Amino acid sequence: MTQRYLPDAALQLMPKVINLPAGMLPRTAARHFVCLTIGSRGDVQPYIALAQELQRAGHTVTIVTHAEYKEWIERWGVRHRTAGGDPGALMKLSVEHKMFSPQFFKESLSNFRTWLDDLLVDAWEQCKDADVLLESPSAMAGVHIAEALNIPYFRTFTMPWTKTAAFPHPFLSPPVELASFNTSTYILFDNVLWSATSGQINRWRKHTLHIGSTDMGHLAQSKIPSIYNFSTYVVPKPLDWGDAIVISGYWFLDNPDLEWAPPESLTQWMAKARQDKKPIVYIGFGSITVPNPPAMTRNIVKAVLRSDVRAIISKGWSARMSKTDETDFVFPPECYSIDKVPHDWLFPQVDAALHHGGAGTTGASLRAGIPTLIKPWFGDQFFWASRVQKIGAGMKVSSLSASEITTTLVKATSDRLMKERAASIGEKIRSENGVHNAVKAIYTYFDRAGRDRTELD
Ligand SMILES: CC(C)[C@@H](C)/C=C/[C@@H](C)[C@H]1CC[C@H]2C3=CC=C4C[C@@H](O[C@@H]5O[C@H](CO)[C@@H](O)[C@H](O)[C@H]5O)CC[C@]4(C)[C@H]3CC[C@]12C
Ligand SMILES: O=c1ccn([C@@H]2O[C@H](COP(=O)(O)OP(=O)(O)O)[C@@H](O)[C@H]2O)c(=O)[nH]1
Repeated sequence: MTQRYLPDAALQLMPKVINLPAGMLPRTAARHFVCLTIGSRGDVQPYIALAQELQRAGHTVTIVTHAEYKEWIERWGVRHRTAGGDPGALMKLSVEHKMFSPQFFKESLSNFRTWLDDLLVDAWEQCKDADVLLESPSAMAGVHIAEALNIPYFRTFTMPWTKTAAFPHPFLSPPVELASFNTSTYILFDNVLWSATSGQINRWRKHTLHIGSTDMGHLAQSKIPSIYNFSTYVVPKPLDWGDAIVISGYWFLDNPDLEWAPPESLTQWMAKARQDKKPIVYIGFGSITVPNPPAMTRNIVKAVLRSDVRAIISKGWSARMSKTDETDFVFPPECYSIDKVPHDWLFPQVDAALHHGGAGTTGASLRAGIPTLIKPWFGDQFFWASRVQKIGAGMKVSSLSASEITTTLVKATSDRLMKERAASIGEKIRSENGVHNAVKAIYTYFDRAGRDRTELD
């Protein structure tokens, strides 16, 4: 007997099903979800994970982002379309100038105006056949495209972007924590970004989307249904966030490079470290550039030897835009140098991780239940460093001097309280299903996400 389902219009009028078994998603009509995002690997990888869950639920998914990620996204069976230009230029801007500092604005206002025009035009071209639009708010175009198409729109991001008194904007993490100050950092951030971009955006709305201009009042950003892909065990949901602002849990993508297999030399090196009863730590700083890679490498090696640990060093920092060639650096046997390694494979096998505090890397080390040591460089990394310190699962590292790294490595591999706390947080994060919760939130707030926000309470 074929099961018959009510048409969508009727389904939307039905009371929300509340007694579904926990792991089950209500069935809805198949839709084309478009995910618009820009930035580093950490801005793209979570969407590949979400796409797997959406496609399992019968939907089609297109990720609109930089061409650099096309081959990787398509290898995961997800459609890709291009927008956003060169991610390296965006990362270089973000690393070299403190986010939203006067220097940042001077640089972006003089060198990124054309980039923004191209982003808006390309995003419209690539998103115009969406049934539902999910956007990293950094991409800026999606909220207007959804309005022009009159389709449901969700903001989905790796860091908190909705106004709250609970903590400051992740890009403006000041030393003070004061409720009114916290709220004002979001108001400041939104107003500064909007005033810098509204001229171009409103011209594009008029000439390309053929809709009228908008302003902060009509955008009503704090009412945009949002889904944040981190964990409430790391960032408890603020009391001043409405129901439609959801913290889903991390959107983990295991074995992200698909065909990767551990080099035998690595597995043998790890077995030897275990045999010698030495703690193994991971040290790597993701997709950022660093001021002086050779000096940093020397300090790290010195600290590893002094703290009598064994270190797997992901020298991504020397592989990107470094001015001096480090290929001639010879690591001692206590260190194993690797370009990149799937964190979901490695982190459960090591005793601590020292990294840059990227949202995804932080999620990966916390999920593994190991002390998370963060040396932040830019953006939200400072926010994640304060979070791991606050939940007792790790520490913020202020400098990469040999002495500070030594102290940090010794503490992380010997402090029982930190190790137990990290293990407990790891257990909680592993019990979550972030992508499932995210799809459930999309279904739950689907109707709200398609409405005029100025009419919402
Ligand atoms: C042209 C305009 C007048 C001018 C104002 C425009 C400027 C743009 C170039 C910048 C405006 C907003 C910036 C960005 C916002 C957010 C971003 C996210 C960031 O990704 C995060 O990287 C973290 C560090 O590793 C990681 O923890 C986290 O998981 C990632 O989400 C990357 C940079 C950016 C896209 C950033 C780029 C510049 C613009 C778009
Ligand atoms: O060698 C590496 C480097 C990165 N990652 C993963 O790639 C993502 C990087 O995202 P993040 O938010 O940390 O930001 P980014 O490093 O791109 O700035 C995270 O899930 C990491 O766990 C990994 O598995 N192995």
